[in-house]
Amino acid sequence: MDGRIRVGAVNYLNTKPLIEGLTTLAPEIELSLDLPSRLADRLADGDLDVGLIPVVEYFRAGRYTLIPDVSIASRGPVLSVTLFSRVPWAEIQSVALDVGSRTSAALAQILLRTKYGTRPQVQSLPIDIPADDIATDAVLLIGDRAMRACLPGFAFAYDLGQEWTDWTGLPFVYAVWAVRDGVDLGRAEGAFARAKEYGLARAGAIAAREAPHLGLDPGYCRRYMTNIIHYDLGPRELAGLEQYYAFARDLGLAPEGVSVVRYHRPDLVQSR
Ligand SMILES: C=C(O[C@@H]1C=C(C(=O)O)C=C[C@H]1O)C(=O)O
Repeated sequence: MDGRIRVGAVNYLNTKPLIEGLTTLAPEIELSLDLPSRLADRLADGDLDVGLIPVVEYFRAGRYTLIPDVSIASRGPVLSVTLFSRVPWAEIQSVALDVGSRTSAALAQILLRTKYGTRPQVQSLPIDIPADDIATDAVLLIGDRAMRACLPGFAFAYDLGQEWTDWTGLPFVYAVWAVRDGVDLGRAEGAFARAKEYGLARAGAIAAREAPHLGLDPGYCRRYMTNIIHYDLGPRELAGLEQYYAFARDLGLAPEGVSVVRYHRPDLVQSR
């Protein structure tokens, strides 16, 4: 490596606090923004050294390590992962899944199959297709597009964060900073956790700046980042991650035998 660290992050509002100060804190970081699913593919291709990737892709790869203490998680409603449906859960026979998603796409299938006992047909919803045009019973949207979506043609709008926590009593983790095998982060190691503190302290300014681009209310954006999304990866989030892995594995959506918590520098992780 030439000293640069190629980092890819999600391009949604929920990620802004994690990247606000990142390249100031670690100038060797070269940051690019992409859809969660594409970040996972780019990390696998060796095009990134670190990616904020969907947790299910971290399970699937089996060889990445985690940056401690940072995630994108919810402890109840998430507001930006919504299954819009024309019919109640148990009657859903076809579903279109946001192509940007991998974690929530698998979560929707876990809820449908394991919690509600259905086996719907699954298809992908491309990013440029308006969700209103889809003929399936249900459609999963994530990120900024989910926050804006109204979809009056769908009678139900299920919040998957809420569904998960009502069901399991645990937080739900959507994404983690995953480090590709063989990458040495050197001095940039601590920047990810420091950037989280830096960004959260500026949530109001981030909301005021980003809200007009999103067509959302600034106060709503602020509370989404400070009260709805949680950015820690503590014992409760890890318990949620373990439970999600078990469900995903049982449905063949993740491989067998994955050890869920593999820290990048276990020697730097205290009290675990
Ligand atoms: C909570 C969210 O988390 C995102 C959901 C992801 C997924 O479903 O694969 C991946 C990354 C997260 O940024 C969201 O974007 O709404």
